[in-house]
Amino acid sequence: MNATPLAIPDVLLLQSRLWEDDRGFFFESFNQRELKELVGREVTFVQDNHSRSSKDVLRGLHYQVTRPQGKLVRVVAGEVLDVVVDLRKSSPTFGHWIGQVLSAENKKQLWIPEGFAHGFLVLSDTADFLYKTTDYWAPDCERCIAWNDPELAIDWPISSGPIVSAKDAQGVPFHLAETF
Ligand SMILES: Cc1cn([C@H]2C[C@H](O)[C@@H](COP(=O)(O)OP(=O)(O)O[C@H]3O[C@@H](C)C(=O)[C@@H](O)[C@H]3O)O2)c(=O)[nH]c1=O
Repeated sequence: MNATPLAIPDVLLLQSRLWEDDRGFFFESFNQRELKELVGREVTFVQDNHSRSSKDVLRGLHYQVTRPQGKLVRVVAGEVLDVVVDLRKSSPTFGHWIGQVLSAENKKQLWIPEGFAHGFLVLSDTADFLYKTTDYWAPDCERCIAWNDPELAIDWPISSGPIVSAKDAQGVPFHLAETF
């Protein structure tokens, strides 16, 4: 597995070695020993999630307080723009965001450490999004920052309003977000 540090260096873009033959392909989508090497510490996942969304659906920007989740995210059908926002107050990149296209085609994964808000916009007709988390879902700890917060100014590739959940439509401005 190759790791490319991004503009927020603790976020890693991961690409596994792909084996292709007459039957199709094979790759290791998760290898605990390799991830430990790349991240520089043991990472233990406790939950796997799978969501399916239609084109123009935007989920986010989500995070949990008290029980923050590190996430290993990927797409197995379709294409999304995946976005993370650094919520770590002591970080030189606090308040910065980065976006990466993840798709079934490019097979890229993102390692998103604890302390980030996360969201994605579906670019294809439909997208199946898979992710592992380092802590359990804790509804009382869930927080949402508005996807269109003007201070964050995330450059979502969309001309009209995306499809968001009622919960996400109530996302708070970045300046009111609880940080780490
Ligand atoms: C997140 C989550 C939701 N649920 C349930 C609650 C709810 O009725 C239904 C849909 O939940 P949501 O609308 O919160 O799902 P969704 O908007 O897809 O939430 C996810 O968004 C992405 C961007 C993330 O980063 C994730 O951590 C998570 O917050 O699924 C679980 O059972 N377990 C979970 O871990």
